[in-house]
Amino acid sequence: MGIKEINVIRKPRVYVIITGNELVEPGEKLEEGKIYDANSFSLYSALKSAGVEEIETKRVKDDFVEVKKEFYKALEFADIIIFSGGISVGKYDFVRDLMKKERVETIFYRVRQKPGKPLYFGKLNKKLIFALPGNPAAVLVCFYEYVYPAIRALSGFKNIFLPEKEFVLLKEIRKKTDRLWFLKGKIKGNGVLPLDFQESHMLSSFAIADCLILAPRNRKFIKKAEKIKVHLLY
Ligand SMILES: Nc1nc2c(c(=O)[nH]1)N[C@H]1C(S)=C(S)[C@@H](COP(=O)(O)OP(=O)(O)OC[C@H]3O[C@@H](n4cnc5c(N)ncnc54)[C@H](O)[C@@H]3O)O[C@H]1N2
Ligand code: MOO
Repeated sequence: MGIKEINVIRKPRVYVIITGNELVEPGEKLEEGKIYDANSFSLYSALKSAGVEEIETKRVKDDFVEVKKEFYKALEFADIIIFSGGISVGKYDFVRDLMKKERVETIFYRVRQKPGKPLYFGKLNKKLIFALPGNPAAVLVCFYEYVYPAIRALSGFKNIFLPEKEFVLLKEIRKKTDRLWFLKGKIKGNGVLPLDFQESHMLSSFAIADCLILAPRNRKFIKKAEKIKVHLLY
């Protein structure tokens, strides 16, 4: 056809800033009050499987100046910046203050969902900034429901969200809050089973889940055998 040049879309570059004084590299000695960093690794592999090739991950202390320095580096490098932790209302949660001081445009902060209620999304020039609540399962739920679609959109895809389907619920769901719940689930034929270990700090259910079950906001009890929406993770 004689075409010499075509336009292509560059995949987004992503900079991940992991905050937390308590975090320790896996393999090192775990002292009292410390925990192993899980989110660096879960986010890195989730980003890779979403097709992102250029990823920088940095771990920083809960120190305003340190977090700010890393944010400036991220602005130089990335199209999408992801913070993990430090977005709630604790004494060492600096990310929101930083966003305000740097005049990042807040698109939304806090979502009526579980896990991941303190999720933040903002924009600065053309950069997209997500601050994911630090609990490991909240990080992954927010990644798949919010960051993944942004990556797909910037990568040029038209269908950007996780595929949605309906399945028959294989076990009742009892909710304590009226928030929308994302539950880790396993598909079995035309049914879906909500897995054990659903708390925000628990990752083991994610290791075997193949979908997120959407337990709606206005329902506290959902009966076995009811139809329910799921988002597929494969
Ligand atoms: N007054 C309120 N307090 C809290 C609320 C609220 O709405 N009002 N929401 C709670 C919810 S829900 C979550 S989730 C957390 C999110 O807080 P942060 O984003 O500031 O996260 P951190 O406090 O830094 O961490 C939370 C938890 O997760 C552990 N963590 C953090 N990073 C990692 C990592 N890289 N690997 C493994 N584990 C990690 C951290 O040690 C904490 O235990 O806010 C609640 N509070
Ligand atoms: O997001 Mo928090 O993890 O709802 O517990």
